[in-house]
Amino acid sequence: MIEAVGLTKRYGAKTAVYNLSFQVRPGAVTGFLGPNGSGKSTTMRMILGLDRPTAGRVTIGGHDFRNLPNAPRQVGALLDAKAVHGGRSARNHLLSLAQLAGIPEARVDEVLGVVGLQGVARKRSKGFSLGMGQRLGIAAALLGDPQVLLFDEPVNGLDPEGILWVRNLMKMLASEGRTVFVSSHLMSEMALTADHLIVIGRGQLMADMSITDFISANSADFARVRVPDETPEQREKLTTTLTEAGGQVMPEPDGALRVTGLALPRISDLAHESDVRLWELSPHQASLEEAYMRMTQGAVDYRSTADQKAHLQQQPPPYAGYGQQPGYAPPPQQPVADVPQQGWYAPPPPGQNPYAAAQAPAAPAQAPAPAQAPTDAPAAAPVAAAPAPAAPAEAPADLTKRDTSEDPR
Ligand SMILES: Nc1ncnc2c1ncn2[C@@H]1O[C@H](COP(=O)(O)OP(=O)(O)OP(=O)(O)O)[C@@H](O)[C@H]1O
Repeated sequence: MIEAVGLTKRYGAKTAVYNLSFQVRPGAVTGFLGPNGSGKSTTMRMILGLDRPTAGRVTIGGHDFRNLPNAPRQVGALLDAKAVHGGRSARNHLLSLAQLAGIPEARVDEVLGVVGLQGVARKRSKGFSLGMGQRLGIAAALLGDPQVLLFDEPVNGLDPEGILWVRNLMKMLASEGRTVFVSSHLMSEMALTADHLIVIGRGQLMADMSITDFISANSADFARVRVPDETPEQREKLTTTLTEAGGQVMPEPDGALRVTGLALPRISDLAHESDVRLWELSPHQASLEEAYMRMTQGAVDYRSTADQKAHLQQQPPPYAGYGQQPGYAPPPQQPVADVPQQGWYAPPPPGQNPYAAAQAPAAPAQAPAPAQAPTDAPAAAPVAAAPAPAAPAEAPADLTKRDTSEDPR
């Protein structure tokens, strides 16, 4: 089991992770979700002893990673699939990791088979596609046959078949009783893969619950109502009637109305009483993706100026819930800002976005972090935490010109 208690990480004035407490249990796939820059990788690095917490603690099986006996056999991780010596073949890359960790050579061929790279085992990895690189990173994580596995965005760059493969692999590893912690941006993928979810925004815990609870707490029902296209005045009339009856009415991009707070028969009756003809009255459920986006949109640091959703905001009614943790509060050093709320793509949820209740912290004053090493980073990364040796200083491979030459070693 992985356990974080009050985990906090600051890089200078930037709070990357704030007071995070959670447990990742064995026998389940736990999805770790959050927008860009929300602190997922920082948290994973702290779990693996690659970053030292500013405050709090994180343990694996009750031990700090650095004190874990025989760490490479207990913990495997894929943090950065590109962190591979491109001049080495896939097999030699894995072999060097195996030798450092005292893992027999036969296991190298075994994991190459598991990830489907046997056919290119002797090719230099710098010619690998993104997906092949991901598979190699996953092979490295599996090398020590560990009980605890961390994957930072393992489906990045994979094609649909690869995504399905990763999904099934994660599930299989969990069904063997292992602890599987997977970060992703893709709520839709996590909905299919994970049993449990930990959602963070701006470094803080926003949800820690089973996927089933997340779905029932966050997928709001709504009705789609449509009047004949050539009667905009009827649409206006119906909007007024439904709103006066206590419904919340939102325009959809295609001209339909999205109605919450009123049952379908009631909408039908109200339309009939107002003499408004309907072309459509249908029940819908907001997707989990929408619920996730709604939950985290107040915690999004980087948003395109062309993102029309940012302009379609509407203050929702105050409410509490939405799976946020008790005691949630924005980091004290971050200023208050207006919180982007209702977009046309997100219906009013049954609970409340914690950022709405607490008034979310604004986008950070500082620019996104430069790719610099933290001052308190350990001098040398433990072998199991670093799924691959440091990348060479050379420029990344041009994937359009794939070098599939063989590594003679
Ligand atoms: N070494 C560092 N020095 C300074 N700031 C950092 C460092 N590492 C991360 N940060 C900052 O901490 C915050 C969290 O970053 P992190 O990479 O953990 O987020 P993330 O959720 O993994 O993002 P993404 O989904 O984009 O990979 C970001 O604002 C980032 O800029």
